[in-house]
Amino acid sequence: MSGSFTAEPSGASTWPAPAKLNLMLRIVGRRPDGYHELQTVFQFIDRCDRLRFEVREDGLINRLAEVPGVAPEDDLTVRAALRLREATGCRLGANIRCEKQLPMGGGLGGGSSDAATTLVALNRLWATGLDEDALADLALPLGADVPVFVRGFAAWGEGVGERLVPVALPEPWYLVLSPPCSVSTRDVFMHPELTRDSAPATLADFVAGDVVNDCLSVVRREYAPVAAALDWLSGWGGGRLTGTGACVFAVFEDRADALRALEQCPPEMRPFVARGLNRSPLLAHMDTVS
Ligand SMILES: C[C@](O)(CO)[C@H](O)COP(=O)(O)OP(=O)(O)OC[C@H]1O[C@@H](n2ccc(N)nc2=O)[C@H](O)[C@@H]1O
Ligand SMILES: Nc1ncnc2c1ncn2[C@@H]1O[C@H](COP(=O)(O)OP(=O)(O)OP(=O)(O)O)[C@@H](O)[C@H]1O
Repeated sequence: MSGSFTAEPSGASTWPAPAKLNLMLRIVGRRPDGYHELQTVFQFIDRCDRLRFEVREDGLINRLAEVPGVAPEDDLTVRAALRLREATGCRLGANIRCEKQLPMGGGLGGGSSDAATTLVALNRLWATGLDEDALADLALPLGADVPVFVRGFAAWGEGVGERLVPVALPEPWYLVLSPPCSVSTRDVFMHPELTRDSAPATLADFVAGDVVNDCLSVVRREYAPVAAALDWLSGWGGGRLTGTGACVFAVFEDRADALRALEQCPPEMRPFVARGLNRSPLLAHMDTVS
């Protein structure tokens, strides 16, 4: 997959921003600032937004493609670029074109991944030389999911998802359904009936099959299209919610079985099949440009 994200003769280059799945998600507490303490397992999938960067000598950060409903100054790619420039004192700028493939408000972390790819790509293209830890520190204030995309390995995550321990997981095929609704992460975390006091678990519990997502019951109740998608997946071994949704997924050992389920899935659930990856396509791309 990384072969399609190559440097271009014009000096521009195209970089992948992959999606993630939360294979489980427990909410084990709440911090004084209102953010929730989580335990989660992140894995990447080979479904990506594509970001094209062109270095500018004049210092301007220019967004070249609209992201529906997102003003340029709120765009996570622009915010990430400004943050990197401010942190390093770099005087260069960039044209950024984001070709969205990932649904927004889907729990696939598309916006967060776009931000992470911007940090990693511009750190390279501007030669600002920050190491991975420094980039992850810059990433966290942009969003709780941004650090895992900067680090680029499947992980057991704690805190708000910034305390990450790499994990080697099976890399199965997933059938992902993107039901026709957008879920606000903030609204789910604000919901009065959200479970906020789950008992902490361990990676061993997850491996033994404890794949609870504490957001599930609230999201199922509030978003009928998500409930319908989960009901449909119950015929295929059961569905899970990623993050706060709206996307749900089922796990398949064999690609052929995932494709069979895909064929039968109602198109309004916007299904696709993707491969689980323990190493992000962003890191794979970095290998090709170093
Ligand atoms: C649900 C997950 O996707 C799981 O990976 C993430 O925890 C969410 O990460 P994210 O989308 O990057 O979230 P952020 O942009 O940081 O936060 C969006 C909003 O969700 C709430 N929020 C988020 C993460 C968290 N651990 N506790 C929260 O209460 C906060 O109200 C915040 O204002
Ligand atoms: N480049 C961008 N791409 C997508 N969303 C962006 C971008 N920049 C800012 N946003 C904002 O971030 C919000 C969350 O987008 P995102 O696609 O990451 O949702 P999500 O998949 O539910 O994420 P998560 O799993 O991290 O909660 C969007 O609704 C949008 O307002």
